[in-house]
Amino acid sequence: MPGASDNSFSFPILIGDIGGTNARFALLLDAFAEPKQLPPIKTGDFETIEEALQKSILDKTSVQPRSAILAVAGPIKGDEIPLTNAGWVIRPKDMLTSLGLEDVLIINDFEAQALAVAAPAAEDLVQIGGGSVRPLTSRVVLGPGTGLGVGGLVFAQHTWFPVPGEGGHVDIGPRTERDFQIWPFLEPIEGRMAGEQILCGRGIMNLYRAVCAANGDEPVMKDPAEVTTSALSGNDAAAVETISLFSTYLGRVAGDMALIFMARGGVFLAGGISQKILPALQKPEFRAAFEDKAPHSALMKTIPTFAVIHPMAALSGLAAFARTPRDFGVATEGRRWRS
Ligand SMILES: Nc1ncnc2c1ncn2[C@@H]1O[C@H](COP(=O)(O)OP(=O)(O)OP(=O)(O)O)[C@@H](O)[C@H]1O
Repeated sequence: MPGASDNSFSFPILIGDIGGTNARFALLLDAFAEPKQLPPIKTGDFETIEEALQKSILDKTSVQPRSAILAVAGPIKGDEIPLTNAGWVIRPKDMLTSLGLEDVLIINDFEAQALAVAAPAAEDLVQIGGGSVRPLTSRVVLGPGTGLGVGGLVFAQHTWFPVPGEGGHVDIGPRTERDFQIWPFLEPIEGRMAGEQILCGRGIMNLYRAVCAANGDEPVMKDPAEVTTSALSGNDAAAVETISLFSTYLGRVAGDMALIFMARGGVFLAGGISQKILPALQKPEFRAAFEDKAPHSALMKTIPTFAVIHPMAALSGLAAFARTPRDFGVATEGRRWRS
């Protein structure tokens, strides 16, 4: 391909983070310029990604990108990539021709979130509880949004390796007496409770309805924003309990992920919901559940947990990678298409 060696990309580079609900894009003109952020769009407003990119970006700028690096919610296999939780199917070969690109790389959205926490700016984080970052050690990102994304970041050979996975689908079980009252009313997926049945937008509703059912009440709230707003203002007991339990369960799963990766570099909460319920996550439940990992509670107290408050964290991770791909061990096999 003209102008690009195997592990670099020709500028201008279009970077994009395509979630189940929202898609965010930016243009990188060169390795030194700040990314030029474009207004976020709703995936549901466009039939295809080509239409979204053409109408919302390319028609509004004179810059013609030569490369695209996109992070998508879902596994990347083959030349057709259906987006988990959204209606689009990404066909990189079609993107090369219809958008006039030379190079397209597709990675997992939580790989991009992981890239963003290799060197996060202090002002983009809020620490929850104690512990401190041990430099150049593994990190984990968890993001409750449309689904529950999980990504690891491992440091070896002077390189940060993002580790994509489907960690949001681990089993989650009841522990306390109250959990055992609520659990029978939670809607399972094919007979089991996966983390993503609770720790995401629709999971908030699942949990809220189960709390109401356990209390013998009719649920009155219609969407996750209503539940979190009522919980934060403290004016509805079921909503308050829902978000308190949500914080506990998120702490449990975050602690499990920290143990798996030995994440002495920290656990980072990304995703739209973490920012929206930050005051609830700063209450004792999240951190207490995170540390409650006998026989490793002493270890857990040393591991810091953060909410990522950068509004476009995945894009900042993609920008860091696009500028200096050699610092990151991002696998491109089977995920890069060139004209
Ligand atoms: N105030 C709120 N409180 C809780 N949940 C909310 C709130 N507002 C929106 N949501 C839920 O957050 C989810 C969208 O999360 P996010 O903004 O992270 O989107 P996304 O990037 O498309 O998600 P993902 O990357 O997980 O696919 C939706 O399920 C939505 O119902």
